[in-house]
Amino acid sequence: MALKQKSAEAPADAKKRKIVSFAKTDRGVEANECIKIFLVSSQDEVVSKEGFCIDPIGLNQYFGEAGIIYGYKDLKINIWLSTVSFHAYADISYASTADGGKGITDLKPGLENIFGEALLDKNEFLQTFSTESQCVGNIVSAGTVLGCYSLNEDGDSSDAHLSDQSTVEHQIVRMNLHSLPVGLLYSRLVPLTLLLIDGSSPIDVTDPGWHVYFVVKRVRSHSADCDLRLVGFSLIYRFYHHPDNTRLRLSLILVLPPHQGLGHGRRLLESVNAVAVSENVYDLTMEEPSEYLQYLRSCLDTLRMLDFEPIKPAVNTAASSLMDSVSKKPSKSLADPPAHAVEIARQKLKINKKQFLRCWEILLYLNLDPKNLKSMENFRASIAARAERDVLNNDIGVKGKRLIEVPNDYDHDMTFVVYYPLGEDSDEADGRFDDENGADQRKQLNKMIDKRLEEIAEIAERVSLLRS
Ligand SMILES: CC(=O)SCCNC(=O)CCNC(=O)[C@H](O)C(C)(C)COP(=O)(O)OP(=O)(O)OC[C@H]1O[C@@H](n2cnc3c(N)ncnc32)[C@H](O)[C@@H]1OP(=O)(O)O
Repeated sequence: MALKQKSAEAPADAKKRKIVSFAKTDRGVEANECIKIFLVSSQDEVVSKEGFCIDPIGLNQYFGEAGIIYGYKDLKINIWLSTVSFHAYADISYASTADGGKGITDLKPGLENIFGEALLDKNEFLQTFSTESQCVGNIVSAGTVLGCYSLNEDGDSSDAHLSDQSTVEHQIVRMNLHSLPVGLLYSRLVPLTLLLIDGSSPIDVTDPGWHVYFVVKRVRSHSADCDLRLVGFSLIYRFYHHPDNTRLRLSLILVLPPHQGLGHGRRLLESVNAVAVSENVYDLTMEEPSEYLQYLRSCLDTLRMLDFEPIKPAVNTAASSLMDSVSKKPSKSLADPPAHAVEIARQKLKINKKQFLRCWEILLYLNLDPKNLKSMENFRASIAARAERDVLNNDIGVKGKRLIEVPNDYDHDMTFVVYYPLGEDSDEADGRFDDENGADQRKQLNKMIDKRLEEIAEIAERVSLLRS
C-alpha cells in the first residue's frame, strides 16, 4: 500500500518540478514590451530606422494568453506603418527560438488581428511609397471641402525642408463612407484606431449614415505636384430624430500623433459643429469621449456659450443668486439653468442637454469671484446637489418611487431612472449616507465632486486665457 502510494506520488512530483523548470526557462515576453510601432512617410525613414514612435494602447490583447509571447530569445518586433498609404510591415528579429514548454507563439495571427490585409512583406511595403503616393489625394479630392486653414507648425518637422515657394494649407473634407474608395481608405485606418483609441471597434462602412471628415495637409510647390497627406479624421453618424429631423453623433476622432496638440482636433470639432448648425440638425452628441476630448469639447462649447447672447441674462441671474444666497444649503434651483436656456442652446448651437449642463457650470464659475468664499461654497453645494441627483438611483429601499429624466449623450428625451427619494431638500436627505455603505458612497461622491470642481476650474482657466 505504502509502495503504491509512493509510486502514485512520484510522477505528480516530477510533473510539478517540470512545470517549475519550464516557468524558469521561458517566462515569455509581453507583446507591449517587445513591439515598437513607427509612423513613416518615406522609404528613407524605414531604411534609416527613423520614424515617429507611437504609444499604442494594449497590444497585449492581440497576442496569446494575456499577451505573453513564448519561445523566442531577444524578440524584437519593429512595425513600420506608412502615413502615405497606411500599409504596414513588421520587422521581426530574435536570437533563437526554443519550445520551453509553452510552445513557440505564432506571431502572424496577432499581427493580422491588428493590421489585417494592410500587413505586407518588406519589398511590397517599400514599393507602396511610390505606387500609392497619391492614394489619399486621389480619394479625398472627390470630397466636399468644409474649410481651409494654415498653421505655424513649430512641432511639425515635415515642414522644415520646404522651399520658400512652397505653400502649406490644411483642409477639412467631408465624404460619405459608403462610397467604395472611401470605405477602403477607412479600412486601412482601422489599425490606427485600434492602436490609439481605447475601446474602439470597426464600424459597418456600408451603412449610408456614416460620414468621415478628413483633415489633410496640402503642400504645393512650383517644382513638384501637389502633395497631400492625412493628418486626422473623424467619423460622424447621422440618425433619425422624430418626427422630421436628424441628429449627428461624433463616434470617433483621431489626429495622427505627430500632428496632435497643434489645433487640428479643435478645427475638426469646429467643422462638425458648423455642419450641425448649418444643416439645422436636432443636436450633436459624442460617443464616450475620452477625458481629453471631453476637455477640448467643453473648452469649445463654453466659448460658444459665452458669446451666445440669448443665455447671458440667465447666467447672470444664476451667478448672482449664488453670490447673494445666505442659505446653508442652496436649493438646487439656484444654479440650475432655466429650461428655455437649455432649449435655445440646443436649437441654435446644437449643444445637447448633458453637455449644456457641464458648460453651464463652467459659465457660472467664470462669473463668480473666487475670493468671495460664500459664493464658492454655494457653488460647490450646487455642484454637489447635481452630482447627488445623478447618482440618486442608488437610493433604492426608501418609500416613494419616482421617475427622473437622466440626460445622456445619445438621447436625453429617452433615458429615465426609477428612484426612491429621501426628500432632497429636507434634513431627511442627510440620513441617506449614514450606514457603512452610505459612508462609502459619500466618500466616492465627495471625490467625484472634487474632481468635477477641478475640471471646471481647469477649463475656466483655459477659456479665460483663450479670450484674453
Ligand atoms: C469619441 C472618441 O473618439 S474618444 C477618443 C478621442 N481620440 C483619441 O483619444 C485619440 C488620440 N488623441 C487625438 O487624436 C487628439 O489628441 C484629439 C483628437 C483628442 C485632440 O486633437 P488635437 O489636435 O491633439 O487637439 P488640438 O491641438 O486641436 O486642441 C488642443 C488644444 O486646443 C486648445 N483650444 C481649445 N479651444 C481653442 C480655441 N478656440 N482656440 C485656440 N485653442 C483652443 C485646448 O485648450 C488645447 O490646448 P491645451 O491642452 O494646452 O489646453
